[in-house]
Amino acid sequence: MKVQFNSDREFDIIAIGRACIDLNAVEYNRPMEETMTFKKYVGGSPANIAIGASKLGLKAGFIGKLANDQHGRFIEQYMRGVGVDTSNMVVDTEGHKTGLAFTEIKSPEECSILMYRDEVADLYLQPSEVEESYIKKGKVLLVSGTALAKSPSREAVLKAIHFAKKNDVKVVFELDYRGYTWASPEETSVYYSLVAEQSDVVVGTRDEFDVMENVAEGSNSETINHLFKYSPELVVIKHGVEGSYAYTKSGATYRGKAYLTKVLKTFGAGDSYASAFLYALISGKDIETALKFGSASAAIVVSKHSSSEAMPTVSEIEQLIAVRSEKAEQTV
Ligand SMILES: Nc1ncnc2c1ncn2[C@@H]1O[C@H](COP(=O)(O)OP(=O)(O)O)[C@@H](O)[C@H]1O
Ligand SMILES: O=C(O)C[C@@H](O)[C@H](O)C(=O)COP(=O)(O)O
Repeated sequence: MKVQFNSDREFDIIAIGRACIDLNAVEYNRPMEETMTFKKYVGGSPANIAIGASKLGLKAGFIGKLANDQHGRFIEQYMRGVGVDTSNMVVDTEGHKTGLAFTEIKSPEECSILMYRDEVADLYLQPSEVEESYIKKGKVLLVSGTALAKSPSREAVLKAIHFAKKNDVKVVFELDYRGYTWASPEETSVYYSLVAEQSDVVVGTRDEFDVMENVAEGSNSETINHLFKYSPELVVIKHGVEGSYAYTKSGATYRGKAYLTKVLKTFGAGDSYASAFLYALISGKDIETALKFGSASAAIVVSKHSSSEAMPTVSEIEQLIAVRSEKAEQTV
């Protein structure tokens, strides 16, 4: 089964939310207290997805707010350099800072992220800085859940969704839950539900859907029964290395298996998965193929040091899928 997108749009995907900095431990397999060197990359889930999509050949754009400092300029230059349209990335004038994510790689399975996100520029995006004329050029508006955590970014995103729906742009909601950004679980649940119910496609981990529902151990069937009463036509629920499921409103279920790989770190899986899954859908491939693209891209990125720079090309993904389909036992 395929998802239909408008064909007459300049941009395949326009992402809205944070573009930040990842500082990934260079000496890994140890706690961060013992890490002396960090390598700088562009980060932030929606920025990673836009970069991944652009590297796959999609025309990607970005709406967000950058700090007026060296980090902000680095982010803009890097994203432009990989082909992302940065014309709607605005520069903060009030002294807000770039969000930083320090990553700890204790072992391939035990990774964590220490975020510095007080007064970050991305959460100060104003509704007046979101242009309808830009959003209507897209096939897809990709919304990151973290951008809903605080005003005025929250209202800016809600306005972007309004423009998208008005102009027949598909809304893809990546739940992208980062707990420390939110005031309370109840608040997260309210805004996640509001946006998920208005979206065409919702993507998240099982844990993130639990946050949306404000439940301890929810079930995929309850999640889809609820969401399919509203706008979503496709819901993707990820279960880490156990793989993922795609559910359609028409009643189909597809399972995506993870590809085993030599894991360096686990972060970056979700963003690489999202960019390749969306690339495949927007390129007219069916949902089963899109799940393979997402899983293969994630397998490539978890075996590398970064989330953004490690985003693969289409031929790398196709090669991995081809090799593994000859050795079917190498999926889990
Ligand atoms: N250790 C791993 N090895 C290979 N693939 C992985 C691994 N962890 C996750 N993946 C792939 O990445 C996808 C998304 O991972 P998941 O952990 O569910 O998302 P997130 O990174 O958003 O928490 C999974 O469905 C799977 O295909
Ligand atoms: O999203 C962030 O702010 C941090 C990311 O840049 C970082 O690379 C990361 O955590 C990605 O992990 P994912 O969400 O599992 O893809």
